[in-house]
Amino acid sequence: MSLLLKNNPMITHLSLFDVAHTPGVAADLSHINTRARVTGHLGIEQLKESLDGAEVVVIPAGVPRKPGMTRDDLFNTNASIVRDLTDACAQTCPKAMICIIANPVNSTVPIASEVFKKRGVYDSNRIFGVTSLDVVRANTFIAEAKGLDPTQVNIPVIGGHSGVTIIPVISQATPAVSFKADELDAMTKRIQEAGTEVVKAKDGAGSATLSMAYAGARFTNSLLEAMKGKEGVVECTFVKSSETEAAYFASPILLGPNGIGKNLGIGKLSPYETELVKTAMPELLSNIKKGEEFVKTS
Ligand SMILES: NC(=O)C1=CN([C@@H]2O[C@H](COP(=O)(O)OP(=O)(O)OC[C@H]3O[C@@H](n4cnc5c(N)ncnc54)[C@H](O)[C@@H]3O)[C@@H](O)[C@H]2O)C=CC1
Ligand SMILES: O=C([O-])CC(=O)C(=O)O
Repeated sequence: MSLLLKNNPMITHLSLFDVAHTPGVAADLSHINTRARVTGHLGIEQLKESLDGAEVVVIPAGVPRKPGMTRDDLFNTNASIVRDLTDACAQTCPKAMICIIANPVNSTVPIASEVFKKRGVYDSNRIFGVTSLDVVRANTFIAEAKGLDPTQVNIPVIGGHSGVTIIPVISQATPAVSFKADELDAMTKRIQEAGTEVVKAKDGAGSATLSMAYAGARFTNSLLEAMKGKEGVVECTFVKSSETEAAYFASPILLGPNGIGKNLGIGKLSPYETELVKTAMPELLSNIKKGEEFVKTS
């Protein structure tokens, strides 16, 4: 996965973990008028030196799924990767915005948060799970179904980032769209299972990469713009939340110079969407607890 950030004048100081497997990217980043760095598998001291003073850290490091795996099956490998990378961040760039792509996002965001707490530098406004790909998919699929321009469609996607925890709020679509009950259910399931569809299609060669690069760039650019003072920048992202009983929950977030400006909340849900939230809760709560326990006991 690479983040398509070439020649982006918004970027002043960005660290990307391990995009070295995409050779073009290192070259691309070198053109940016920034101190952007690309870090691979660095020793901890080199890693800390590389992160020193970073304002935004994007973490796509970790293994992707193979067919038949759930995102939670990645926990054993990716939990320690995210713990160690975020620990280096907590020590060297505690004020940085931490944007976590590595799966399972429902657990890796709590992991990052617990690591920052352990180091005494936690700011819940600065840690984000990147769930923009769910929004990109929802916009695309619904635009396709309704003959609309996907760039003009916005579907908030709330909850988490795995299967039933992905909750497209189609009742709040812009522009408004309507589906028959069975079509709505099929569309919702397609959005929830879209990552799995890609994993199956790639048949062992990994998960979504180009679309994630697009979604990661979208989120990072939005955050950078908001950090520079642009007003009205809103993205759905998985953050610390009091919207539901889950301690972390994705919802539309107004971004600002210090990360989360305001949580815009989940709004009024249809009865169908309210059921989706109920269905999501056991998996979400369990994923969050697993991440938190992992740091507390390691
Ligand atoms: N949040 C989302 O919507 C999405 C998340 N993902 C997740 O992103 C992660 C990466 O996926 P891909 O880029 O497709 O996998 P990939 O296998 O192409 O790349 C992963 C990279 O992580 C590196 N890595 C492994 N351990 C590391 C460490 N300790 N420090 C630094 N780098 C390390 C590997 O060398 C490799 O270059 C996976 O966990 C995947 O599930 C993927 C797509 C969407
Ligand atoms: O499905 C996966 O493993 C990767 C991912 O999170 C997505 O594509 O949404």
